[in-house]
Amino acid sequence: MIKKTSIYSHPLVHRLMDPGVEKEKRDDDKKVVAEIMARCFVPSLITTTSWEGFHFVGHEIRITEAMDCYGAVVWPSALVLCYFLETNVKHYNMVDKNVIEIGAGTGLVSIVASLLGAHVTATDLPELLGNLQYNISRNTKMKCKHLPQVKELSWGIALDENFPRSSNNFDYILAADVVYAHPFLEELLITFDHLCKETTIILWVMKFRLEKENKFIDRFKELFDLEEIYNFPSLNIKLYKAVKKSQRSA
Ligand SMILES: C[S@@+](CC[C@H](N)C(=O)[O-])C[C@H]1O[C@@H](n2cnc3c(N)ncnc32)[C@H](O)[C@@H]1O
Repeated sequence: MIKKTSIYSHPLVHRLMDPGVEKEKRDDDKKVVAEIMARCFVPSLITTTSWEGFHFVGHEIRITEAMDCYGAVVWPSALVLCYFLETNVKHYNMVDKNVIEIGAGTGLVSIVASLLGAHVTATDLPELLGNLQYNISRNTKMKCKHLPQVKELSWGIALDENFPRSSNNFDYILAADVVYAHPFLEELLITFDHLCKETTIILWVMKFRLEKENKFIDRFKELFDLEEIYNFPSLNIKLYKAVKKSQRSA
């Protein structure tokens, strides 16, 4: 038995919504946000394992969560990115594309990109990889054209050894909610830069919480051309597309 939830009853969204946003702005994005959250369900029976369910790309995806760290729950930015990938296949076709996700957390975005046909490498800190691998295997085995890989990527650390520039050939870099009050923002920027080639497209969903985030955007714009694609004022979430500044305009 499953129970559908609305976005506004989703505990994470409820916690993160900004009460200061004007009603008109909230109403503008309410429809899309409601569509996104209609993809979520939770077990109606209390079970020993904690998981959340999602419907994307015609599949039921079950994500096991652990409440003990940032990467162990699905954040609303991840839902926004999954929805975007699923509903924009014409412009952002994932079939046979080389995709890397940074800060993959529970793996939902990587799973959706894999179900859409991409060749995915899902990355995060070492302590997250067990749960990430579990969710990815459980939801992609026998369902995907290319079996996704799970790999450690601690921002700014051993990039040349683990992801040599010469062999990086990513069509897309995906990132959901990787900018917040952590001390590795400069390392995050270095990582984006390291993984990104001239032809790579970054699809990045950002939840704005503090002034720090605006500063990061300014730093990011020094290296990348940034385009806002989606804006959900009621959630303080924006989806960006970015490409590396060409040598001439840098
Ligand atoms: C807010 S969570 C978002 C998780 C997932 N993308 C989502 O939206 O559900 C931030 C993610 O960044 C990862 N992270 C934080 N600091 C990191 C670092 N220094 N190197 C690599 N990943 C890091 C966390 O482990 C976590 O998975």
